[in-house]
Amino acid sequence: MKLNRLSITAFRNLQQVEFDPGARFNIIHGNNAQGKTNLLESIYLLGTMKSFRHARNRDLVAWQAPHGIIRGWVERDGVTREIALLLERDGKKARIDHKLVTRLADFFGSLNVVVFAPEELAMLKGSPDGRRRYLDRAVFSGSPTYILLYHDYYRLLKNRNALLKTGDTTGLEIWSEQLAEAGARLARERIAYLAGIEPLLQEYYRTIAGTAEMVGIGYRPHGVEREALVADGRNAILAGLERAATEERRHGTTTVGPHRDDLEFLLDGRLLKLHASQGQQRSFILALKMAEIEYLQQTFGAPPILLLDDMTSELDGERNRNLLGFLQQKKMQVFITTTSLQNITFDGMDHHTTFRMEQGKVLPQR
Ligand SMILES: Nc1ncnc2c1ncn2[C@@H]1O[C@H](COP(=O)(O)OP(=O)(O)OP(=O)(O)O)[C@@H](O)[C@H]1O
Repeated sequence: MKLNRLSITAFRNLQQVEFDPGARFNIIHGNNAQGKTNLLESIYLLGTMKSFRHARNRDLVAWQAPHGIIRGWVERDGVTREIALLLERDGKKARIDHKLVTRLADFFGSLNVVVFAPEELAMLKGSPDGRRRYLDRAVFSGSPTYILLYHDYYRLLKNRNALLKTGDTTGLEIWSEQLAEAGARLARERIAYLAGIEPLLQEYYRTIAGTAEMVGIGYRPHGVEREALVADGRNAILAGLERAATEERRHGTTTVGPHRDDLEFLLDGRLLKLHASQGQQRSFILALKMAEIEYLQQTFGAPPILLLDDMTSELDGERNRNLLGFLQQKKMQVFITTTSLQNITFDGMDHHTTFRMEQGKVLPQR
């Protein structure tokens, strides 16, 4: 899978960009706030319709502009498709090969893209919502219909919370049942994804760290026993909601369900965030990313495009070499942003193209 051309109008500070990337490593360097991350974000949007920065639609359109447009020409197995995204302040519209996409699920899979950004290192130690966001993004990239389950669950949650807030909970049971049903489906997909990547994570971790330490990744439901959730998700969540009834009514919000669940990262059975060194944490996140890429390749039969936002300065020389070796072997198209070319280890790359980003313009390297 390869992005051959990208054309952007009025997306953030990228007023007009025509970008012809190379087939392998693309290095985009420039000072802070020139638009490097915006460029990666535009590619991510083309693949997922979502921003990896958790941004709202109105943040994406360039200030003063009525709307923005991102167009990409993506080649796979010799066939090129044009993906176009119209960004408006209150929504997005997509076209594939000039045809309006009406069903969300039809959009996904044309461009598989994975992002690796410093926030993911922070996620290891940060709050559960960062880990949930990570997990949802990862599950969704391998299973495009997950987005429908996700929207379904969050719509029900919103309605149930609205009812709890009124203080009059007549009819709450119906919402609880539907929420438990949708929540169980969501949790099942998340758990299945984790089971799929765990062996890959272990394999890559062993290679990177060069040790026999055992890494793991677990799903930690909130207010529900994991075993019960796996055995009978719907009833486990319903029972959890019942147990939390008094608390829920007091706070006027739903306190049990996948929107509160967390992930735990383990090293030899102990919580990584409490017991691992900085180096072990970096190796873990790198292995996790490689596992995600490998999993996507196995799922779709082609490796995704990788967006590396300023990661080379986060990883040391050895881990950078490990990552490059992996990408090299997969023959992936990669986009790397950096503030300094000195951070880049060029000798691990078979073919690279360098660009300079200046005030929202992508310029060829002189
Ligand atoms: N909607 C918008 N319209 C216009 N400009 C915007 C919009 N949103 C963000 N910007 C501008 O985009 C610039 C930030 O670009 P970006 O985050 O891509 O920086 P960067 O080159 O990745 O820098 P760094 O190395 O600091 O991460 C800022 O100058 C910001 O003001």
